[in-house]
Amino acid sequence: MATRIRPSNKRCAVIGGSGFLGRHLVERLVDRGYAVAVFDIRQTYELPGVNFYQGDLCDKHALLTALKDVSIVFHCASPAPASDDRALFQRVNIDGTRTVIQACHEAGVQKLVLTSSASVVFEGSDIKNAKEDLPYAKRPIDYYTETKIQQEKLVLEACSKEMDFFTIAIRPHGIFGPRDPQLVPILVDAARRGKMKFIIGDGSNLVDFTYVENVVHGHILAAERLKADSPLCAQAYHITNDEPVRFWDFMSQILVGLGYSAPRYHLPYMLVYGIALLLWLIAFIMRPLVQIKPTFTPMRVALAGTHHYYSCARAKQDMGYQPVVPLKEAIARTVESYPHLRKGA
Ligand SMILES: NC(=O)c1ccc[n+]([C@@H]2O[C@H](COP(=O)([O-])OP(=O)(O)OC[C@H]3O[C@@H](n4cnc5c(N)ncnc54)[C@H](O)[C@@H]3O)[C@@H](O)[C@H]2O)c1
Ligand SMILES: CC(C)CCC[C@@H](C)[C@H]1CC[C@H]2C3=C(CC[C@]12C)[C@@]1(C)CC[C@H](O)[C@@H](C(=O)O)[C@@H]1CC3
Repeated sequence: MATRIRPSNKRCAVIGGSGFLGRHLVERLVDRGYAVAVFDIRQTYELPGVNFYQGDLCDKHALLTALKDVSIVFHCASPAPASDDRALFQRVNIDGTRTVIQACHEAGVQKLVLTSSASVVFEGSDIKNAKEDLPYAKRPIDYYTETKIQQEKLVLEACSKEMDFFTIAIRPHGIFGPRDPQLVPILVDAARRGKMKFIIGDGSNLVDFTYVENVVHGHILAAERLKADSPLCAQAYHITNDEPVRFWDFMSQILVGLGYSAPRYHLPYMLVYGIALLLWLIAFIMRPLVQIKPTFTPMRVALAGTHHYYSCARAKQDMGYQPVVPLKEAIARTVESYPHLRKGA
């Protein structure tokens, strides 16, 4: 019988490696001596020790070229949540993830680490210190969440000792840090248009915001500890900063750090949520004629006005996870990294 030659366990691929999280992950993997293949629909940078493969993850043949001799695959590609495009989410997050799993089998990959999201259990109501055994959202709040649930199920179900193929899902929440294209830029854009004067609700809701380097640390620990008979197989893990913070205090610290005023006036949560739903409906109806992108989407309002923080005790116990950058330091580094978004810049 022919012996299957095992790829080096220092060879990995990052699908979505040109994105915010993906690039931070690639940089840290290179620091740790991994040879990295980046697979993405776009190339946004160059780095010694990294090979880029430009392609769509729904294209198995393109993927197979990038996965040659790779033992670990990190899958952190997804359409942006704000795109709100059902067909795109279905194609990339569900059909595409099936293709990724198939390509991993054909290429002899041993480990697949999926970047899922803590939002897979979020339905718009309070979540306080939830563990991973909370059921998936029955009524997901948007297409992004709906397809992240399906994607996570597909990856965890693919874990197979017989096939020598091990899978795990990392569920980060509210990732922020240098080069993030979402949180800080959207916040600053809203502030520049005078829309950040208001606090939605009473402002006491606690939330997890997780510094990108902590999320990267969780991914690498997961990949290195995942093996046959380890408790990590086919499991999902929350990775957070382990320092829940008031949503509006966090936003205020970023805004004030960049020279803008902190929100001050309170608006009732249900009123703002109702308006956001109405705007979403209008945008939906008008879509064939004109693209409207409301700042206050129902998802954003729900995230801004409810508690949503998660326990990372399981990651601490099973993989020895501890956040490496505390929240205060993380906010300072983030503010520092956006000189072009400072007031008056
Ligand atoms: N940003 C957050 O707060 C957050 C929180 C929890 C989970 N996540 C998850 O983390 C992952 C990374 O998110 P991010 O914030 O870095 O997003 P990002 O948009 O910066 O990166 C995603 C990358 O995926 C690539 N991509 C999209 N469709 C592709 C396709 N069909 N084929 C190949 N590449 C494709 C994009 O080009 C991009 O480079 C996503 O899976 C997201 O669901 C993000
Ligand atoms: C206009 C204001 C009310 C809010 C401005 C800031 C928001 C743009 C961010 C605050 C919380 C962020 C967040 C996400 C996107 C950007 C915010 C809404 C996610 C929905 C992105 C996708 C991730 O999977 C979610 C997760 O589970 O971590 C994020 C949750 C927080």
